[in-house]
This record gives sequence, structure tokens and C-alpha cells, in this order.
Amino acid sequence: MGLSLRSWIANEGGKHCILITWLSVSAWIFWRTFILYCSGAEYHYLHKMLGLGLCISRASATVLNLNCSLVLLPMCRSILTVLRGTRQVSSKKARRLLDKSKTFHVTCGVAICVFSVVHVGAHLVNVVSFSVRYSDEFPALNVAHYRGQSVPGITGVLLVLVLFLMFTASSHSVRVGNYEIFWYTHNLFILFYVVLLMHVVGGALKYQTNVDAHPPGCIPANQTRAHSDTWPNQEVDGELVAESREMSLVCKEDAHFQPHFPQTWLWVLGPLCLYCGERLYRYIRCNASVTIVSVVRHPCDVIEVRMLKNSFKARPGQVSPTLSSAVMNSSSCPTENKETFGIHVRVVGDWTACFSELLLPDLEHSEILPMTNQRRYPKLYVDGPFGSPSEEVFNYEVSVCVAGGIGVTPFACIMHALLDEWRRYKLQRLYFVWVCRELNSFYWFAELLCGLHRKLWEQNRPDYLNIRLYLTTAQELQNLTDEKYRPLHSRLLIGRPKLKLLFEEIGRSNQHKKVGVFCCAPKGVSRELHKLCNSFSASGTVFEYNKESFS
Ligand SMILES: NC(=O)C1=CN([C@@H]2O[C@H](COP(=O)(O)OP(=O)(O)OC[C@H]3O[C@@H](n4cnc5c(N)ncnc54)[C@H](OP(=O)(O)O)[C@@H]3O)[C@@H](O)[C@H]2O)C=CC1
Ligand code: HEM
Repeated sequence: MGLSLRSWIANEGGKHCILITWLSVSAWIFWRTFILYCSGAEYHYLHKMLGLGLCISRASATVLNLNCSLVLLPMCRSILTVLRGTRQVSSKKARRLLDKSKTFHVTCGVAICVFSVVHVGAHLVNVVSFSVRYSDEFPALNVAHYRGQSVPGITGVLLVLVLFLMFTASSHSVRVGNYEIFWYTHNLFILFYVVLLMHVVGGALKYQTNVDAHPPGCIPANQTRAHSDTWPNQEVDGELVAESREMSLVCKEDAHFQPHFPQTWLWVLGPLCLYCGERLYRYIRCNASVTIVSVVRHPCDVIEVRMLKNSFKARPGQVSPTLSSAVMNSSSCPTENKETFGIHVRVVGDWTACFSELLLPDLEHSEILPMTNQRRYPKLYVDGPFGSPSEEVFNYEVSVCVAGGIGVTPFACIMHALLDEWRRYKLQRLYFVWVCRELNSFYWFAELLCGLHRKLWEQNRPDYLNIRLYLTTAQELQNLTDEKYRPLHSRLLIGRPKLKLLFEEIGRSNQHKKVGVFCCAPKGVSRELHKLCNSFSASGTVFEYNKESFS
């Protein structure tokens, strides 16, 4: 299948428009600042002293200002969640763009790191220039106290250190392997901003305040014309000296220099206050611990925790970063009929192992106790809920949900909502593909799937839900033993799904329609799905790709 322009625009258009705008703005402010410092009259003497190092350090600093303010905005999750749910963001396109907020954050973060390297490199050259080109003529311009002195910037060194820690701990392998390290190191961002705001009040680089009374390169009043032939910077500034002589430019006063008002404050303060306000709101909102109603151990090291929290409301599909740092997807949301909500946690690392140990210390299987007779569970705090791509499943006539292993949880939440009431949504047909390594994994939600299947058959909509379960490690056909799971028997297939064939089939039965594709699965699956969504479809169907990301 080749690339289809229509599909590509539907999937990548908005994202690339934002990227191009961001790149253009960054390039423009870099270039504008570069030119200003290279040829601006007020920087003439400073430029003579520092050369290209001045232009590059200042231009990169402006790009850093822009990105240090932008990087926080996509992380104002509560504000984005509110925006997502309001009429202001009424188009699906805009909501899908909001789902790319994490990608935009990472792009700005990487830009901060790259431009920091450029900035630091240029300033290292400046430190040497300040030292070896110590100006006896304009002492106010110097940072060094004497020729040969190198002055290191403490705040600059600290910033580099914090950024290095944040950058290394943000790598994909750390995020996947040890989320806690990423999370706690990432919270150094507040130290980063404090030091950044201190960094810019240093005022090492000064501009000339009196270019009218002292045009750059003018001849000092106390020097004769003959004397001015030996102008110390004649070679560097030959043109200017010749010109000033021609125009008989004589300095009316000595050059005065002054540090800039730190512009970083203007760039950063708004987003920083907004983000801190949002964190404070989130802190207050999640401050009341939840009541754990039940903890159930499922096959394949999965535990289900059902909870209750006053006035906790979530739209199906939303995510809740739960308990200190772990981000999880609710597997069921509170509804009108049921106030509790649940999460399914797969025990894969030290954090989840510890979590499971605290909740189910010595019990083999499950524990569901009456509220009045509850065990003493550890206190659990839930942050969120926050917007997520899965919310859009209901807003297409046809949606395809592809889950891998525990990635099924956001879709389980969707199924719960459909089980509650499926008629209220635009959705008319849901393809549900679930790929697992072990047969037992299907038991996590087998009851839910059968319940929804039964309800739809009873209400005369057997075509509404199309379930396909794939078991990848088995060689021969196996099945869920329990008779109550009979509807799933014929829907269980062996091996990995043939996604291309599936797309062709869906395309044939939904010609010229827009189909929403939702993925919460390992990278290999999501990559293949993304490619298929951008591919040409003979049936004229456009597949819009949406991805749930947890790292
Ligand atoms: N919702 C949530 O709360 C959370 C969701 N997740 C998400 O869930 C995903 C799945 O996690 P996990 O349970 O560990 O998944 P698994 O590693 O157990 O993989 C699930 C299935 O996907 C199959 N698979 C892997 N690659 C491909 C491929 N290229 N094509 C077809 N099938 C493939 C595997 O088949 P095979 O046996 O052949 O490899 C396996 O059967 C994670 O990647 C993450 O994105 C993670 C944490 C929390
Ligand atoms: C080096 C590149 C960076 C990468 C790869 C990166 C990655 C991430 C990711 C993946 C998240 C989301 C965490 C989650 O949802 O679980 C995040 C959150 C965040 N990052 Fe970054 N980041 C980077 C740089 C930065 C920088 C430079 C700053 C600020 C100085 C910053 C500040 C934040 C903040 C404030 C959050 C939000 C935490 C929250 O409220 O949940 N990041 N980052």
C-alpha cells in the first residue's frame, strides 16, 4: 500500500503545521537576534570584544526563552482537559491536536537541550574573549577584573547540571524501565526555573545606552586627527573609522554601558505561574485519599483496585496518574449507576510489585470486603482525570480499538460505558482487537466482553461489536474453559493479527467513511497501525490514527 495524501493530511497535517510554525518562529527569532547583536549600534563595542560568540549566545538564548515558556504549556493537563470537554474546542481535529501535547512538550524539551549546548558553547568562547580581549578603553564592558581572568557563571553551571540530569532521566529506556527515576528527576524543573531566573539577572552582557552622543567608532574628542590614524581597531573597524572621519564624527561623550532588563522573566513568568497554579489545584484536588472498595488479583499478575472518591467524575477513556508517579488508565469510570471506578495494574517492576504487596500482602486470590469491615489499606491518592485520545472512540461512526496485553484498560473503560448505555453515542460499530501472550489474560475482561455482547444481541444490534482476540504464544487452538465465555470461543484466533487484511476488510464494509483507529499496544503494533492509517485505501476509507501513550 502506498502513502495516501488524504490519509496523510488527516493524520499528520495538523501536527506538521504546528511543527512548521514552531520551527519558523524559532528560526526567525534566532536570525533576528543574531543580526541585532552582530550589527546593532548599541552592541558595537561588545561585538568587537566577543565576536561571533556574542551573536550565537544571544540568538540561542532567545530560542531558549521561547522554548522554556512553551515547554510548560502542554503539561497544563487540567486546563487541556477542560478545553477538550468544552465547546471552545468543538472540532475533532483540534481535540486530536491536543492529544499531541506530550509530543510537543518533548520537542520543546529536546530543543531546550540542543540550544543549551549551543548557548553554553558560545559562552565558553565568550569567557575566553572576555579574558584575552580585556578592554582598557571601556572598563564597564568587562566581566573579568583584569586581562587573563576567567569568570565562570555559577548559575550557568548549575543549569547545565540540572538539564543534564533531566535529559538523561527522560530517555525512553529510563521512562519505560524506571518511571520513578524519570518522575522525580523531572521535578527538578522547578529548580531549573528558579536558577534560570537568577541566571539572567547577572547582567554580564551590556549594551551601549548613548549611541547618539557616542556613535560607535567615533573619534574621542581628546584625540587629534593625526592621532586617530593609529586608532587601535583600525583594521577591524577600518570602514567605520574612515566613515566617521569623513563625517567628522567626534564623540560628544564617553560610551555608557548598561545590562539589559532580563527578558527571560517576561517569557517564562506567565507559563510558570499557570503551571504552578495548575499543580497547586491538582494537589488540592487529589489531597483527599480514596476509599478502596475491593482489590482483586487476576491471572497473569494483574490486580484490579476498585475505589470510591467523593465528587470524582471522569469521562470514559480518560487517564488518571495515580499514586505518586505512576500513570494509569482507568479501566472503568464512575457512572450514574455506579459510583466506584477501577484500575487494572500489571505487576512488572519494583514499584508495581511493592504496590501489589501493600494491597494484597498475604492473600492468594482476591479480597472483597464490605465497606464497614474493611482491611487497613495504605492511603491512595488519585490525580486526574485527564483527557486522552480514547475519549474520541464514541465520536466516530466506526472505531477500531487495538489493544496489546494490559493496554486493554482504556478500552475496557469504553466497554463499561457502552454496557451502561450505547445508544447515546455517535458510535455505530466498534471493532475490538485484543492481542495477548497468555490465554489467561483474556479473563481480565472476558466477563465484560460477554456482557456487552449479550446486551447488544438482546437489543438487536449484533453487528455493533466485532470482537477479535489473538493469542500469540499458543501453537494450537485453546479456549477459555468456562461455558459462560462461549461467545468468545469463536472469536479467539491463534497468532499475531494480520492488520493489513483487517484494514482491507474494514475498508470494504465502511467505504468512504472516516474510521477512528485507537491503539494502546506495544510499539511494533502501534507502528504498523500508524503506517496502515497513512496508506492508500482502495475503498476510499480514511483511517484516523490515535495513540494512547504511557511512557
Ligand atoms: N493502560 C494502561 O494502564 C497501561 C498500558 N500500557 C500499554 O500496554 C502495552 C502492552 O503492555 P504488555 O501487557 O506488557 O504487552 P505485551 O508485551 O504482553 O504484548 C502484548 C501482545 O502484543 C503482541 N505484539 C507485540 N508486538 C507485536 C507486533 N509487532 N505485531 C503484533 N503483535 C505484537 C505480543 O505478541 P508476541 O507474544 O508475539 O510478542 C503480545 O501478545 C504497553 O506497550 C503500553 O503501551 C502499559 C502500562 C499501563
Ligand atoms: C529533554 C527533553 C524532555 C523530555 C523527553 C521530557 C519528557 C516528558 C514526559 C514524557 C512527560 C510526561 C510525563 C507523564 O505524562 O507521565 C513530561 C512532563 C513534564 N515535563 Fe518534561 N521532558 C523534557 C524536558 C523538560 C524540560 C526542559 C522541562 C522544564 C524545564 C520539563 C518539564 C516538565 C513538566 C513540568 C512536566 C509535567 C509533569 C506533570 O505535571 O505531570 N520537561 N516530560
